[in-house]
Amino acid sequence: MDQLDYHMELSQSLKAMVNRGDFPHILFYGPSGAGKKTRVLALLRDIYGPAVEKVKVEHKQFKVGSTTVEIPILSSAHHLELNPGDAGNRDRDVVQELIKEIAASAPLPTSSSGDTSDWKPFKVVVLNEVDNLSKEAQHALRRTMEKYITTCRIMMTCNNACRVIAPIRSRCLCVRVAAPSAAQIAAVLQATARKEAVTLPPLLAEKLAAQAHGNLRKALLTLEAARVAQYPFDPKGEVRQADWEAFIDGVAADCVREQSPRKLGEVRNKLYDLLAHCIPPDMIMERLTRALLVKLKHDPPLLQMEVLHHAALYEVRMISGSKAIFHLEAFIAKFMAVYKRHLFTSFGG
Ligand SMILES: Nc1ncnc2c1ncn2[C@@H]1O[C@H](COP(=O)(O)OP(=O)(O)OP(=O)(O)O)[C@@H](O)[C@H]1O
Repeated sequence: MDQLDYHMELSQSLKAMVNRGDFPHILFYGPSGAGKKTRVLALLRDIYGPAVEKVKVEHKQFKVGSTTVEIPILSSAHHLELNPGDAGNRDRDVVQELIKEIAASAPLPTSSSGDTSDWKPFKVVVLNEVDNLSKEAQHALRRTMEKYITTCRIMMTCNNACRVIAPIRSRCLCVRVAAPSAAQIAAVLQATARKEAVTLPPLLAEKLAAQAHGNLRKALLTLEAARVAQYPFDPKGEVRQADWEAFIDGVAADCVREQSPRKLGEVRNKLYDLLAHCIPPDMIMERLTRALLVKLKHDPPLLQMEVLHHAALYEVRMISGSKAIFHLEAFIAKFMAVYKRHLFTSFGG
């Protein structure tokens, strides 16, 4: 925990808590790439020592009724990490079975010599992206959490705490990991570059940090890609956009250029393309909205507000629905209708 570069106060409070010997279930929430999982791992290292780093990945099978669900699990002698959302609509059964299983087996002494002075009477289950769990799975998790509190602690991570049911939130210590500021990201980039013996011009570090919008992972990956594309870096170097971002900007340009059923069909194929390349729908929606607003920057603010309103509406529907493509396409259709109406009223038929 001491080596984490930012949010030092948060690190110190978490460290003080685990040093007292026991801690409650914890829910880490905050935007993508803010450092939630890194904090969970650092915390585990502080609790159990280096043994938590000896991990193995296994594909565990769960028998649910007549079907078998298989999900990847990362485990050490003291903890277990998984993304229960991987189980799809069987997430409820997987959550219950798994925690029951881990709670039933006795925790190991933390030192390899068998010394039990720092022995912890519980194991830790790390559940990632709990906000993607169905409501039934979340209720099952809540019941299981209460039942096995003596033998297991649960650390959860999620992007959006509002999508986690209140009974879970009230049974956990909720820890907000805020997105690092641009200056903090630039400092981490410089520290990483030093460790990799790469000279990073300060201006480029600032540009990468500003473009990452608080996502440290994005900033680190863009730096890595820039290092491969061109090194030594140009001190005033432009930061190359990721391909998927440039692609979405193209989609936004299409929507502003022509509003017709034919264009909508073309855009739909492009959206399918993005989803097929594993770009998460919420990232598509966010980038698309940003790109559309850039295109509308010289248009009346009321039009921009209307577009933003519809983006928020279709995003909520996308989160609560199951087929993202329907809602992305509906947003595009709505945008085309709103923009076409604006063109008619401004310039006539
Ligand atoms: N304090 C830190 N100092 C340096 N690098 C860090 C720090 N915290 C996180 N990172 C790096 O930032 C990246 C993102 O961190 P992490 O995976 O923990 O984010 P996250 O919030 O769990 O993201 P997501 O919600 O998308 O899974 C990782 O590459 C990690 O190594």
